[in-house]
Amino acid sequence: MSQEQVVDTQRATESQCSIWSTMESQPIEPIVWGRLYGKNVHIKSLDLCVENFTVGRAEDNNLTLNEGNVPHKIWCRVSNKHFEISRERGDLSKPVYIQDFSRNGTFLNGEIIGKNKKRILQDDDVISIIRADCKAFVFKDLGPNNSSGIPDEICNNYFISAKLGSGACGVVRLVYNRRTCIKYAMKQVKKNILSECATITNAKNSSKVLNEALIMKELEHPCVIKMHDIVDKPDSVYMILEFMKGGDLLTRIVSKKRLSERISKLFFYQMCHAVKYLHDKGITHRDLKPDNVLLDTHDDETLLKVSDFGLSKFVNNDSVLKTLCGTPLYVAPEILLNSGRGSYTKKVDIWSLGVVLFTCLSGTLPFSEDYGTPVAEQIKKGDFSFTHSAWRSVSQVAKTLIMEMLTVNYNQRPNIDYILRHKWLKDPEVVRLGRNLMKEQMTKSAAPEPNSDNENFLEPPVKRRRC
Ligand SMILES: Nc1ncnc2c1ncn2[C@@H]1O[C@H](COP(=O)(O)OP(=O)(O)OP(=O)(O)O)[C@@H](O)[C@H]1O
Repeated sequence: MSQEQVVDTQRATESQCSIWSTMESQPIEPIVWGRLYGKNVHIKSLDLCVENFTVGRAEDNNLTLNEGNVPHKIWCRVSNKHFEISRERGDLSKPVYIQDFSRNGTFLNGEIIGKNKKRILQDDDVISIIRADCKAFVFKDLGPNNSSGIPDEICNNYFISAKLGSGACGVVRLVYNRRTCIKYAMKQVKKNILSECATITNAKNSSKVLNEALIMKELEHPCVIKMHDIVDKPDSVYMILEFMKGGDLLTRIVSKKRLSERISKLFFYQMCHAVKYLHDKGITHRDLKPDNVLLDTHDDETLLKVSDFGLSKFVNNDSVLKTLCGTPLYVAPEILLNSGRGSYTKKVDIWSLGVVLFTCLSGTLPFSEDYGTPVAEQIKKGDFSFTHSAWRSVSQVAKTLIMEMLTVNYNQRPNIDYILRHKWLKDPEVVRLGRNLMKEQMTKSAAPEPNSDNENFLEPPVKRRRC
């Protein structure tokens, strides 16, 4: 192999990036988001800066494999477009995908990817072509390392991306499964926070938290956030949760000022089904509030899922504990009367659902410091009103339902079965829509995951002689 045949890294990089330098004013430096180092391919290194970097036999690839840079017996079996490496807009917070387009195989760390299938690349991954043992490239990810402090078993299976937000008990990050490329939300709950609260919440220890989390993993309902995985470490519990791209209900209400009666009903219908499912399983949520209701899409008519249940009794994001620090809002009066101690019935969730419905329909809170008296006092007396102008356009039957749900005496407060049978929810159009959203979700969950091994993607390799 002569010196000229070795691809000149510098020249290759310049030509791949020329599209950027043609911009007339203020040429933007392309972001080099990854690098390929040649192994059996005679290439020293190649900077990756275009969004989609293709490799194959054809001349129009970003890297053309020819007899000059790969051994002849391998080259003859290379496809025109063998594989592609891409990073959306070169954005370093996004994962790097490798997609196999070949007939004779692209392999990642010795395992075939499969025609048209994608995987997420990780730093130091080895890409082979034609045969698992024909190592062609080593990939280097030049993006920031978001995985520090996160256990290897998570980083090896998931690409750790941007922070979605943080709550009282830890950080939530967007992660991507490297094999299926599916997005998830990874919630890290720090155990020191759990144990701090444990002293307040009757010494529930972290093994109990894990047990509770394992129960949550078994739950399966279209309106309940699915927990896909849990990793228990000495410092933290990591939960891999279904990712909801539509944001939370609080943000939705704030952005719309308030929700129409129809959309409020659609959302409430789904929340009630989630709560019925949990109650039938003997689980009380205890921390229902719009922040804990996540939406599937940004559309008005969308599926929602209730999140953050079960663990609320262990961690200090529990409204019960917040209540004791001075911000109740969604908490039932019996919890306040017991100063957050003692056990409560499922009726605490009915109260919170009533507050959530009030908030959806009016964009205001039934109980608030702004009303001049301490919130806890308002709640204990069930002191709220429909005086805000927003209520003028809301039906009387909706208001009656709220009044029933916000009954101070929990023995007289209805249960979830009653709510689901309520006249306000007997709206065929909304019920049909809600059922369809849930049904679609159930069909999606039952379908095999993309890129999963139970799809028959392993075509037998074809030996093609082109030379
Ligand atoms: N499964 C998810 N999919 C998408 N975003 C999520 C998911 N879970 C949480 N988030 C987002 O992450 C952020 C933090 O969530 P987290 O549940 O930790 O806190 P919170 O419920 O907002 O507050 P707190 O923990 O104090 O109750 C929120 O903005 C939420 O919208």
